[in-house]
Amino acid sequence: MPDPNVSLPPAPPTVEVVPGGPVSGSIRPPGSKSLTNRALVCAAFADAPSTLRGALRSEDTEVMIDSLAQIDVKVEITDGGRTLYVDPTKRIAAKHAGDLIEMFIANSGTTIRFLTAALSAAGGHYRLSGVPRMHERPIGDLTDAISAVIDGDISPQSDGGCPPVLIDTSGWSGNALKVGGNVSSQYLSGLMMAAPIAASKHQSKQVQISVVGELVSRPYVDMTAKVMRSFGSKVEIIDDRVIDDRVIGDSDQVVVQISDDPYHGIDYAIEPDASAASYFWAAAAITGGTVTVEGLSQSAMQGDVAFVNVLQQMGCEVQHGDDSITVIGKTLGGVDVDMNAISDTVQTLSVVALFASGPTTVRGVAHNRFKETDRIGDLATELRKLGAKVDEHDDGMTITPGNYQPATLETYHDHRMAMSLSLAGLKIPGVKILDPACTAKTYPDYFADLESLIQRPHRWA
Ligand SMILES: O=C(O)C1=C[C@@H](OP(=O)(O)O)[C@@H](O)[C@H](O)C1
Ligand SMILES: C=C(OP(=O)(O)O)C(=O)O
Repeated sequence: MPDPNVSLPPAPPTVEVVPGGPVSGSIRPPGSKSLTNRALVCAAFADAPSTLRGALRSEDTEVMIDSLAQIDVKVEITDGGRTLYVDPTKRIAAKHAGDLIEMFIANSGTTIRFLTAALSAAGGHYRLSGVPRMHERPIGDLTDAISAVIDGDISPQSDGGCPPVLIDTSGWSGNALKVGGNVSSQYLSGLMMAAPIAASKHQSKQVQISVVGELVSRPYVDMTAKVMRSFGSKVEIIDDRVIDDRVIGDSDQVVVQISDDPYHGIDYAIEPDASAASYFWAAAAITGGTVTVEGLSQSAMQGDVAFVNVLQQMGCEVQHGDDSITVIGKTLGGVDVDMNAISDTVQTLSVVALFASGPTTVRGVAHNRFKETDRIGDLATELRKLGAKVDEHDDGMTITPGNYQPATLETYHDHRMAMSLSLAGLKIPGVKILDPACTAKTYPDYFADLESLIQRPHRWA
């Protein structure tokens, strides 16, 4: 046990990854953030305890666990955070008449969107807030969708429909919802996971959720359905507009139907994080190395495993194993790619693109402007500091490789900015990453793990 009277040394202000030879080896990244937070929500509202194995321990999962503790969900953490024993909430209904429960959610989009939906369905009086950037990340499409079916009130407190979110409700009285899907898929995922919680209140056999207009980041919605099914829910996703011979909406509409079955307590295994894996595959691509990521395959639940297809298009060799994916770096060409479905890997790709023989264009990710930072505008600014030519588009960017120079790069409190930009240092001398500790959001040990593959120490500046 660490001595609470001994204070830890302050986090280093910068980290520098120094150029070297090929990056090679095998690695198993920590558990998926997206799967850990989904499994925590389902387990928290299940009819019996669950054990989650291979979980992620990071800021985003800690704020979920701490928030659930406020509604008496007990999570026992063992095995260095990889195993979570979740004793579900028992007194959620009784809490409704009670005091306001405050939840601090830092900058975890999954946590605030999933809990806003789940708590509105369960009933009670809550205020969900976060860091300043969280209060700039839209949630209005979700609260609007909930307002239409709720007994009570729900409202975002910041301009533009952003958190904090105030909820005061006795649950959902309706069972047909409509939600916007062009800013974030997390709204739909949150409503889907809330549906079985709401069902116990409104006695309907089924909840139906229709997406109005475009739906971004689609693989995450399929992931939500799969996790819910593991916990006992019946979920059907219908991509066209005909259900039971009835035309129900616009031709591009996605409709989800969820039965009233409750979540059951289960033993659940979580995949390693595929977005985190992208950095190691990219390191192989950039340096001509060979990196195997263990615990992920083409059939993984996380859409981000498709990042290797983009690397393949750029010229890398990709080997698919039963439980691993290996990337072998080769001479890189530029690509023109729609990354709507795998938007968390745009920053990773942008750094690989610096070392290609021609320009790379990324399209379809206008929603990246609403994440931890503006992941188009701020990313372009930092890539230019390294010497790349970057043309920003509304929904992406074109990166033209240039003559590179040393630079100290801002990370905007964005873990993915720190993790991806550090890869530029594998080839460009003098790349320093400010505030490397921001990787704690999803990957506290990132720099140590990268280090283990490049097999020499990085230098703290
Ligand atoms: O549902 C999820 O687990 C996530 C969905 C994506 O967000 P958007 O749907 O906002 O693109 C992704 O960027 C995020 O890291 C995790
Ligand atoms: C966008 C991200 O996270 P979230 O939306 O869950 O905060 C991310 O991890 O890249």
